[in-house]
This record gives sequence, structure tokens and C-alpha cells, in this order.
Amino acid sequence: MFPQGSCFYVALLYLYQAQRHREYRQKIISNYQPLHRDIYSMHPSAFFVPTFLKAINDNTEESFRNIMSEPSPGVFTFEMFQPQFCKLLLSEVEHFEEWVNEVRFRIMRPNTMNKYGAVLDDFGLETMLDKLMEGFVRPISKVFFPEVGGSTLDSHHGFVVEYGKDRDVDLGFHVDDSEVTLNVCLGKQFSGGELFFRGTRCDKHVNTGTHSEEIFDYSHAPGRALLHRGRHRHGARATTSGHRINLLLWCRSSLFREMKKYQKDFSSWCGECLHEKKERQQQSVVATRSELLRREGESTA
Ligand SMILES: O=C(O)CCC(=O)C(=O)O
Ligand SMILES: [Fe+2]
Repeated sequence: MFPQGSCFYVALLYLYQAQRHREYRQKIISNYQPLHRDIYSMHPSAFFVPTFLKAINDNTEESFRNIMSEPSPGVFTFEMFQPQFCKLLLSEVEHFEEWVNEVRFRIMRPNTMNKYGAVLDDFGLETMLDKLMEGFVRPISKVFFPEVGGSTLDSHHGFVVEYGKDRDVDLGFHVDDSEVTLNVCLGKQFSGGELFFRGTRCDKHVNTGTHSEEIFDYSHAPGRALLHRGRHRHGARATTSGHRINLLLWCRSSLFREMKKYQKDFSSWCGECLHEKKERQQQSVVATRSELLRREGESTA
């Protein structure tokens, strides 16, 4: 037991893990030969569809709303990537996986929920994905998710998930380790694989029930993006045929994470905090009304 020094040991473990991860990345980067070097740096006009680029250049709520739909509160969908970019990225991921199998390299999967998929940051795409977050996700998140640090997103975890035969089948109900998540379908052809959303929750309320208005299911289409809060509970149904491969960018804000430590009320984004707040307000209205009636009764008695 080391309660006094426990912080020290946690910090040490963290440093050790970070060092091991750096070595792991270095090993990949110095041995893996990319297939499509063009996608390793940001080329907006080659990556994005013109409507998306225009909205980003205009950079107003109206320009974003013009290209987006919000089929359920806090879930935004829009056309984002050009088919050619999806094709190149898919082929780069396949090429990376072939290399991994060839040299029998043990890769780290995106997270504990996936047996397949690859972390894009680990094989050279980190800088490009940082630009994607800073120049394209942050401006939108600043407008639609300011209450969860949307304007101060400063780090990311970028990966692909793969479902279908010989891949993952589905994904359990979870929240992401992110403030804002970008999820873009790269392809290929598939059926099933719908995402199901069940309301946004803070840590305290993450396992509470769902209100009927929070139920939302979504079917992915290649090239199309979804943007939602990381704390918006969701999962993916089984992909029943074909292959579904999606790019995920978990965007984080260190400032938001620090500030969150000192807050208790998250009713600006947690569906359950909001529900509780409204109930408290209702109870206080009822209590005030009955107190007024009681006083009125006393004065007329
Ligand atoms: O399967 C999907 O499209 C969603 C993946 C996901 O939610 C995640 O990796 O966090
Ligand atoms: Fe997720």
C-alpha cells in the first residue's frame, strides 16, 4: 500500500508506457514503406468534397448548417471525403496490414473493444490527422459543442475500425475517450452495422436509463461523416455482409478535462443532469405554489 506515493507510481507507470509506445511507433515508422505518400500530408482539395470545403472556408454556423443534418440532437451528419481519398486510405490500411502479417509484427489495436482495425497515428498519419482536427473538426465543434471543449480540442486518437467476415462483428454500448468524435465511413459495401445512440451522459450518469427521445439509429454511407460528443452513448450493430471500414478521430481537449474536475453540474450536455435539474425546478415550483396557497389560507382564516 502506498497512498502517499501512489501519484508518483502512477506517473512513473505513465512515463514508462509512453516511452514504450514511442519505441513501438519508431519501430513501425523506420520499417514500414507507405504506399500512398500523398495522404500523409493534408491536401484539402484532394481529400474533401467541395461543399464541405466551402462550409469550412465560410466558417459560420449558417455555412455548417447548410451542409449538415442533425437527425437527433447532438448528432450531425454531412458529406466529407471524396471517394478517391476513401479508396487511397483503405488501400493504405490494407497495405499496412499486409506488412504487419508479412513481418509478423504484433500491432496494438485501436482500443480494448476491437480485435481488428489499426491506429493510423502509429504508422505515420498523426500529423495529417492533427491538421484534420485543427482545421476541420475544431471549427465545427466550436459552434456545435462549445460546452465540452469543442473550441479547445488539442489532441486526438485516430484509427480505423473494421467489421465483417474475418473482422469484428459489432461493437458494444460505450462512450468514447473523447470530447468530440468524428466517424467517417470509408466503405466498402456492407449491410447491417447501424450505429445506435442513447443519449449523452457524464461519468456519474453513464449507466442510467434512456429517455425515449434519446433513441436514435443511424445507417452509415461511404464518404459520409458523423460528428457527436464522445460522451454520447452508442454502439454498432452486427455487420451482416460485406465489409464496413470507418475512420474514427477521437478529439480531446486538455483544458476541458482539467476544468471538468471542478464541476458537478453537467446539465448543459448530460441528458440525466438536465433531467434532474428540470425535476428539481418543477418540485421547487410546486413547493412555492403550495406555500403561497398555505399563506393565503392563513391570511383569509
Ligand atoms: O463502428 C462504428 O462506426 C463506431 C465505432 C466507435 O464507436 C468507436 O470506435 O468508438
Ligand atoms: Fe465509439
